[in-house]
Parts: sequence; C-alpha cells; structure tokens
Amino acid sequence: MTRRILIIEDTPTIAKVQKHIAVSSGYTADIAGSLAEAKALVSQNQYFCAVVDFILPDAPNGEAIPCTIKAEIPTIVMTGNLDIKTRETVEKYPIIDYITKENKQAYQYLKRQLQRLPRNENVQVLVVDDSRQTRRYISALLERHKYQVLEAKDGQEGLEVLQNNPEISVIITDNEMPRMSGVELCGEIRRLYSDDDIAIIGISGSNASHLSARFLKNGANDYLRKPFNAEEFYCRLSQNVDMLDNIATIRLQANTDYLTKLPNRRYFFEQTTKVLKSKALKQQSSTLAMIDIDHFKSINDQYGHDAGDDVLSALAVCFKKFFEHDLEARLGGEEFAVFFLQGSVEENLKQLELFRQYLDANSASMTPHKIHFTISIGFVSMAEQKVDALLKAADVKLYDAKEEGRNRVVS
Ligand SMILES: Nc1nc2c(ncn2[C@@H]2O[C@H](COP(=O)(O)OP(=O)(O)OP(=O)(O)O)[C@@H](O)[C@H]2O)c(=O)[nH]1
Repeated sequence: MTRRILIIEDTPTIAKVQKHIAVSSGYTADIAGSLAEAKALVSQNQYFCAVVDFILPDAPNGEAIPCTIKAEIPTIVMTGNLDIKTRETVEKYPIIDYITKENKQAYQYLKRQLQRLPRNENVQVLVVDDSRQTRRYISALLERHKYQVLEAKDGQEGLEVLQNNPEISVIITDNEMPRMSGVELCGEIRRLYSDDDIAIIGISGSNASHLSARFLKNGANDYLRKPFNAEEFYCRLSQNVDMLDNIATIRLQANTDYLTKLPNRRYFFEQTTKVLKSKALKQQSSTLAMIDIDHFKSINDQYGHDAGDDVLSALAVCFKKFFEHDLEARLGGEEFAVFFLQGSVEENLKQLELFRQYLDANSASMTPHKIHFTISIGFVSMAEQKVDALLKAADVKLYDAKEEGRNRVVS
C-alpha cells in the first residue's frame, strides 16, 4: 500500500526536496503551494500525513496547521522561525512534530520521521498507570504517532496484558500504583523478557531523586519525570523503538543467508535444538530432509557463477512456498535442509516428492537462463536429540539418492 502525503510549501525548491524525501521513503506526494490549494487537495484526498510550512502567502501565521489537523491528518510543521511566538503557536496544536529549517540535518530528521510513521503502525505499546487521565493522555500522544496502544491500570494487570499480547515491544509505566509498582513490574518483565525484545520507559511524578536510578537498575531503558514535555517524550520513545529495530535488523542479518534470504545454518541449528529438546521430553521422533541440487557444478561451469546464484535464489523461493510451516534453511553451498514441524511422516514424504516433481517440471522457467535443474533428497524420521546426528543420517540417504541416479527422494 502506498501512503499519500500532502506537502504544503510555497518555495518550489524546498517542496521538491521534501517530495524527493517522501518518495524515497515510499510515499506518493501531492504539493500545495498555498493554503487555498491545500484545502482543495484535503477535500479530495485521504492523506496518511502532511508536512506543513508555517509561513505561506495566504497563511502567514501558521493558519495552514488547523487545516490538516481538523482533517485529522498527522501533521509535521516545518518552520524557518525559531522565535518563542512561533513555537507557542505551533505547540497549541496536536501535531506530530515541528522541525526548524536550520540546515541539512532538518531534512534528514524529516526523512527519519516519515520513515517512522508507517513503522509505528506495527509497534504495540503498553501504557501502565493507575490514573485513567494520565493513561488517556499518554495513549493519545502515542496514537497521534500511529502506535498501537494497550492499557493497564497497575503492574499486575500490565503483566497479564503482556502475556496475552506477545507482540508488545514498548512498555511505558508509572511507578506509584496499587498491587505492583512500576519498579517491581520492570524487575518482573526483565525476569521474563530480554531488553533486546522489549523497551521499558519508567515515568513518575515523585520528587525522589533516586527513582530514576531504581528504574534503570531494575531493567528500564529510560525514565521521564511527570509532567513531561511531549517533544521529549517522543524523542525518547523514538530512540528506544529505533534501538529495538536496529537489534532486530542485526539479529535478522545474523540468521539469514545473504543470497537466498533463507534462514542460515546457525539459525537452523539454534531453532532445531530448541524443538528437539521439547520433543525429547515428550519422547517424540523428529523428521528431517537434506536437499541438494543435482550437478550444480556443471550449471556453474556452463552458465557462470551468477546463473548458479539465480538457481539458488529461485529454489529458495520454492522452499518458502512448499515448507512455509516448517523450518527450512540453506546449510551452505547448494545444500538445504527442512526440519518438519507438522504433519505425519507419510505427509512429509509426500510433500517432498511433490516438491521434487514440481522443480523437475517447472525449474526451466524460473531463471533468466532458463536452466532446467533437479534435486536429490535424503529423508529421515527418528528419535534423536542432536541435530548433527539427524543431518548425518539424512546425508547418508542423500548420498544413496545421488548414487541411485539423482532427482529422487530416498528415505
Ligand atoms: N553459484 C554458486 N555456486 C556455489 C555456491 N556455493 C557453492 N557453489 C558451487 O556448488 C558446486 C557444488 O558442486 P559439487 O559438490 O561437486 O556437487 P554437484 O556438482 O552438485 O554434483 P552432485 O551433488 O553430485 O549432483 C561447486 O561448484 C561450488 O563452487 C554459491 O553460493 N553460488
């Protein structure tokens, strides 16, 4: 879905830069050079957000801001003025942010804000406070930035909401609450969840100077004293969500094969080891297949290494389709594995046979060089607690499949 942004700016060069920033961040952009043009566009279109210049020929004192605010369009104000009067006028409105056009940094900041808004739609934030009024205030601030918001009235309820909503990634918690305080809640969350997955921001109206340290020592990532300034709140929140994002990106890169984007060997071993542990407790057997492209060396030799890469990527796409509920990985080179998470042994074998047949019949249409390729598969199902042992056993079957003529499943 492309998101539409309204840029209200009378200086064409600035409007052009803003449009470039918006388009490179995935938006489609409309430009209005005046308040009158903006009103016409707002009446005709739905906008995801707007960037509004404070001074326009027909709106010299920020009069364009209520135009987008009234239409419930999340609004970022850009202004060349740094004076207090401008700031006070801007702060009267529930805007997303205001940015002063001081230097190049301002446009980089705008870009970050435009990239954050669509991302925020997928970020769940839990607000824990016993005051309904404060909860509503914080939730309204969050909703303005398009976060998904959940609420709880004390630490105990906060934990329950967290357990029922595992996607929550940020918790904003008051300290002084009945049943369980914010500091106690922090400690409990950190016992259960790593700070790579959940960020906690503590808030309190207390004057006790040691409270920020107590929050931080109990696992909070940040602390705010009430009453807080909305601008500071947003800055701290964004920094914490950005940090979680960066950690998730690094984690994904560490677990993903760069060429095929399939999970890599490291991730496969980590995940299967976890599953094998729980299977051992239930005395269940495990089912695994090793898959290898036939005569891959001659594909490289005949068409070149890049064409070989195309084959690997095309095969990976099929893996994702055929084994979306299982654990698949590129172990290295032209070797892949599937650890089955569901289905009976017969169903797993049938699925592999369908996969093999599908590739034999369709592989020639999958790459630019129209290379026909096939795969051999070694399959095992056994009570085994170590993934290496399962892979070794499947590799023996794979060797048999190659010996028996390739393009087959051997179990
Ligand atoms: N294009 C490309 N080739 C790779 C990559 N990784 C490994 N290879 C090549 O994969 C080939 C594997 O060849 P072999 O192990 O001899 O196996 P094969 O030719 O597939 O023969 P069989 O497995 O016996 O059917 C080697 O030529 C490697 O250079 C890669 O990331 N990209």
